[in-house]
Amino acid sequence: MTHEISPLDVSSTEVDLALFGALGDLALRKLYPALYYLDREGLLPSATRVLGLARQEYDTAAFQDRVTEALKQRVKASDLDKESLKRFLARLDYAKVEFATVEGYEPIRAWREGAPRPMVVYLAVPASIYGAICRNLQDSGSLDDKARVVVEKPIGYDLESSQEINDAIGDVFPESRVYRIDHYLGKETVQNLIALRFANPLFGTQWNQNHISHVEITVAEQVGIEGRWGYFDQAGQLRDMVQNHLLQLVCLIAMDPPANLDADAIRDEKVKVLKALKPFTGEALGRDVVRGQYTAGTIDGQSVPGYLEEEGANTESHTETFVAMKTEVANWRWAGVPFYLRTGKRMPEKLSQIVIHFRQQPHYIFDPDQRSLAANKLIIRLQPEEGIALQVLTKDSGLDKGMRLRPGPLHLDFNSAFPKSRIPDAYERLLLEVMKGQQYLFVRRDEVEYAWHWCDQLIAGWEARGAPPRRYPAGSWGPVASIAMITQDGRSWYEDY
Ligand SMILES: NC(=O)C1=CN([C@@H]2O[C@H](COP(=O)(O)OP(=O)(O)OC[C@H]3O[C@@H](n4cnc5c(N)ncnc54)[C@H](OP(=O)(O)O)[C@@H]3O)[C@@H](O)[C@H]2O)C=CC1
Ligand SMILES: O=C1O[C@H](COP(=O)(O)O)[C@@H](O)[C@H](O)[C@H]1O
Repeated sequence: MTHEISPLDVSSTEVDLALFGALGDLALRKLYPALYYLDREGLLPSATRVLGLARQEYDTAAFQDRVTEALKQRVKASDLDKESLKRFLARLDYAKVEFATVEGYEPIRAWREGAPRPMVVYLAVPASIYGAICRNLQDSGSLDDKARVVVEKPIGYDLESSQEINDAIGDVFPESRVYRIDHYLGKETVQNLIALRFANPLFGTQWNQNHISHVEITVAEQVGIEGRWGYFDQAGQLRDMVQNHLLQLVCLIAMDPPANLDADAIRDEKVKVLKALKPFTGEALGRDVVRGQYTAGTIDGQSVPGYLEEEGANTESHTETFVAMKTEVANWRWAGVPFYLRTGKRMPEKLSQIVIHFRQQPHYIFDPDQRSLAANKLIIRLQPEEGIALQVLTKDSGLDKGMRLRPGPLHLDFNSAFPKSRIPDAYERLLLEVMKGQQYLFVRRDEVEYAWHWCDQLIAGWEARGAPPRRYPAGSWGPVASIAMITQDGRSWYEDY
């Protein structure tokens, strides 16, 4: 069956959304603002309702006040108009639910009684309770055979725990109704990567080891762990960011063209990439992977504490807040092309970008001093300003310049190229796709498991070596060793745009 990615088929988005973890960080920071914008832009049919579910004693009015407060912090004041807010709040109900007992689910069953719309169950709670909630939803008679479930990352802590969680979800929901979120897949530029690669013959023909020398992916965050010590210290940056977001980016860059835009056609190709990722063995582990942990430092002129001084911290922790690595997709398209990945918390700026470095011309005829300039780069900026730039070489202008080369960008800045369109947050797009019942932006079970399989061998190697993470001051680009890792190949991390 061919999957059509229709632009905006609003009539098909009518659902009842049951939101577990309705007072949690994710719901307040991301989900209500996203739902509000969808509503404001006319993308929520009038019948769509939202039921917030959490353990705290709230009534609907108090819940609506809490959501309003969250919206005020996250939505631009000029976008938060009275009429849109009123319409949005009217969709919201709240029920206190004891998640662990079947009887606790009666409010959901009652809310759904006779409703013709499909139900979307969003689990904004720890993954350890996904299974219990799914089972209790089923046992309480709250589900029908159209209900969909949305689950957040990370699913589990390793391959084994993720299999247990996926089994428990799969006992209740078939894969075709499971939506595993990786919010990076909802980012505008990430989707543009699919368009760029597969709609432009210019890139399609060059996208392989004959023409590309190496690929860099940087996902740098300015924030620290944001009060999430309990979660983060168990996870670390590899599980929190690499296992999901960075590997999904690797997949989208490295995958072969899918036969069509069908969800499974795309996901089949992504899985092949995950299976082809080279494991780190022997000395490669010490040479090609760098773990770091931030110490106190300064960001934007403000002093910030080190990881071990964060609220709730354990002074012995060896959890990494930074990881850089050189890896390879070992297949015909990519053999011998290093993929340099790095991600860390408390970096000098928030910067997520992919840089594709093309090979130099086979024969060089310009000034030998300028030889290092002589390669094109494609820079795909995910955030903060979404855009794509192609670094090309032209002749420097002026009578005195001879044939001096000048590198310059052919630049597509989405905000100025498409000034009328607001760039939606990733969660807006993802929620809309769930409501439409389209899965192409969600992660299939085997993708999660192959990603864990690859991360598990890396973590096992780290544990066997027992080396603590290298320290780096907050506000720096990570341990010096991560710079040495790439310079030893005669390259450097690209930080311009
Ligand atoms: N926050 C973020 O930016 C991101 C979060 N995620 C994922 O989203 C999910 C939610 O995260 P987040 O909102 O940050 O977490 P929070 O801890 O802020 O909120 C979690 C919610 O789950 C409830 N909860 C926690 N433990 C239990 C339990 N044993 N039984 C019933 N309810 C429970 C909490 O209820 P109560 O208020 O009563 O304690 C709260 O409503 C997690 O899976 C996380 O990994 C993924 C990406 C980013
Ligand atoms: O999933 C997560 O992502 C955020 C970073 O997301 P971004 O959209 O701001 O780049 C990260 O801070 C968090 O630790 C992680 O769980």
